[in-house]
Amino acid sequence: MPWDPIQLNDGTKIPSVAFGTWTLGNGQPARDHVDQALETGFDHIDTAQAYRNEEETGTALQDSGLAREDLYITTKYSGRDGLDVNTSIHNSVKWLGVKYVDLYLVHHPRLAVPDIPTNWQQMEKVKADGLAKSIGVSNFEIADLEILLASAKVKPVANQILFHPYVWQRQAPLLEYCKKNGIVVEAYSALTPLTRQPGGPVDKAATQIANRLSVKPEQVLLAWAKSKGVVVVTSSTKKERLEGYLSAGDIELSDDDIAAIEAAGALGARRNLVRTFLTRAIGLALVGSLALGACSYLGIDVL
Ligand SMILES: NC(=O)C1=CN([C@@H]2O[C@H](COP(=O)(O)OP(=O)(O)OC[C@H]3O[C@@H](n4cnc5c(N)ncnc54)[C@H](O)[C@@H]3O)[C@@H](O)[C@H]2O)C=CC1
Ligand SMILES: O=CCc1c[nH]c2ccccc12
Repeated sequence: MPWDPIQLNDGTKIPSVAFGTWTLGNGQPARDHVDQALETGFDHIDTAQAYRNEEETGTALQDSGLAREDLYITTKYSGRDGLDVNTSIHNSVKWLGVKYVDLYLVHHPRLAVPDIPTNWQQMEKVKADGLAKSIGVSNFEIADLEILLASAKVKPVANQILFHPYVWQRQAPLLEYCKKNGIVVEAYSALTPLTRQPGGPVDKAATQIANRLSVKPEQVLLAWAKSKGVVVVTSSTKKERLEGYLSAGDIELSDDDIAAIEAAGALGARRNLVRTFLTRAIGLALVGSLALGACSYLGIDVL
């Protein structure tokens, strides 16, 4: 099996590649795209209260005719509309048309009202009530996990985080921490070097490797993420891309390929840092000279 399921700390298993519904919008197009993903062979759907398409996702799941036990459904508590965890999970299972979800995540620690330990207790109740087989978190830093683990009765099974070569150096310690604590990392936006920062060093490195292996650059980036032992959450509205994502599970990158992608990621990260610094410095200089100009116009002596 190319994308082998990964063992979670509560005894269940999670399919290691997922189709995400964040950017699908809602209505018939959202239904059609989830439908297409299921038809292509995805059995793990990643949605959230915040994406406002759980109902469409549910319709596609029901229409697929797939047995519940052959599907893995993740949704997230996003703190949307000020609803509490209990009300939100009841809405989610109703909209998704299921008795339980496989994985329920806290979408973001800063959206977890009123605080991390109380929010996690509410998540533990969701599991105890049988509305989620497993519970986990998303966008948690090490400090957030420390707070959670200090009082948790049930450990989170997973932490879904931003994960691509430009943030690899920053996220590696978090991956290490999660591994040490038996928490599986789920990678989202793994294709950022192609989608939001195209033309940069990682795009170039991935394209070079892809050409050599006769595959696509997006497949190389998914194979890179897979090499880190994480669950990959990705998406597309194009069937051909989805097929490519699934077959990316067969790509074995060499140590040199992995090192080249990470070196390109580190270079891009340094460039981003310099760009941010320069933008802020120019901004500050501009504000400073405007302020000096205004003071001199008003006759205020500041120097
Ligand atoms: N927990 C969280 O806070 C977050 C979770 N997610 C989850 O992850 C899923 C995937 O997130 P994305 O950022 O969309 O992931 P992604 O980085 O996998 O990007 C998917 C996009 O890349 C495009 N793409 C693929 N190959 C390309 C190429 N060669 N050139 C240009 N574009 C290409 C696809 O058409 C698609 O629109 C979401 O739907 C959601 O389920 C996403 C963001 C945050
Ligand atoms: O999950 C993807 C991005 C997103 C959209 N809405 C929210 C709310 C809270 C955290 C992340 C997101």
